[in-house]
Amino acid sequence: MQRKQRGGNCKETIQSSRAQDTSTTSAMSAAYDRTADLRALDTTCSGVRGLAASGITHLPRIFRVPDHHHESPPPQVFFQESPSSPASIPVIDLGSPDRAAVVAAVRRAAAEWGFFQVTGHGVPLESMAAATDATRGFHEADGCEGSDKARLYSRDPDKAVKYHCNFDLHQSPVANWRDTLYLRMAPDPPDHGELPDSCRDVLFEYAKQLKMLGKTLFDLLSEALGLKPSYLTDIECNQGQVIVCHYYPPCPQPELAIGTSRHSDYGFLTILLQDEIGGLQVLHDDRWIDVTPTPGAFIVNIGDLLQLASNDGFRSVEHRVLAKNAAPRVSIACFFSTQFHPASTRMYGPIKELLSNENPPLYRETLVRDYVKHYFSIGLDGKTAISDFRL
Ligand SMILES: O=C(O)CCC(=O)C(=O)O
Ligand SMILES: [Fe+2]
Repeated sequence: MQRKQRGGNCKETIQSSRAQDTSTTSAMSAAYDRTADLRALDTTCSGVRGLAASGITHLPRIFRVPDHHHESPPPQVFFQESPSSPASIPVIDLGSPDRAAVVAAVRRAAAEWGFFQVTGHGVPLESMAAATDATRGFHEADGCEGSDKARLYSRDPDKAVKYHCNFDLHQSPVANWRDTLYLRMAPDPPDHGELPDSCRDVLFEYAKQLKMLGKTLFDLLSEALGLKPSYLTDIECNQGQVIVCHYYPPCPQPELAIGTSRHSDYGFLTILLQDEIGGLQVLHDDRWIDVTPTPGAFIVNIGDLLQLASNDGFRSVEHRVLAKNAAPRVSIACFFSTQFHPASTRMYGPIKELLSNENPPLYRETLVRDYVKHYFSIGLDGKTAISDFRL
């Protein structure tokens, strides 16, 4: 996409965005040029953070969640808890010497929740804190000409390192109140020089640590399926690694916006680090359950492709992030998948060793890239791409 003003006049564009914001608020039903508003936001190369920092007091219309998005599940679910429905996802101590108990806990959590937190994971706290700080630092820098943000601002699928406000800004019906630094770290790591100076070493180290944790988790998940520990690694579920460093600025009207729309993750597995602000919710028994930040823990969730490979033994569960008018929130998601090798001909379907007369295959086989293409053609919006692969 041509952007003549790329990062050139942040203030001017943000000011015009503010003017637009005021006028759209006073005439909410008037037609507006959504495409122009989206382009104007892109032109700033400063994302949602730039808007928030400019001091807007009303949510620009591109971020307004249509009413029906708030309706399912009903809002009162935030406040209803019953004794039979625990209020948070399981926490598993990977450092426990009782491996059989850890495998059993992983099996239960992956089957019932699709989400769990892990402690005792071996990733140094310093590496976690440094990655969070580097993410915050990157996003809080401005996006004017010559900045890393202006250099990296892109949605080009071929780029391994990029920064943008919503990967699907121009497709999705509602813009999310979130900016993202995207890094494709494996199997072909980017040149060191592509990463911003301020986060290069920290994020390469973080990616290395998370790759090791990913291997530990894939071993446990294989065992939880009754397979040899290396099974999921052998079929290359963790060959590709993408790290997305999200930033959720304070939102002037959080009740009208969403930080991240409801979705399930497309890959095999996600390891998520969130700071202390909160806002992540998981759909469980038709209720949105808060994932309360646990210092030092990672959140782990099953992706669509592992639900497919496990033939529904594990669940890929929808989740979302609420917008807040609090301190900015930082999270870092690490996705494991394999679609990054365009030449890969490996087909994924329900793992043969798991199938029997009692457990017939529920999904058709697919190339990962075909699945991912389908997933992105639908976009984040509460629709589950995986159901289209059911037999
Ligand atoms: O920011 C978060 O906590 C969740 C982000 C997420 O769901 C994703 O990147 O897929
Ligand atoms: Fe996600």
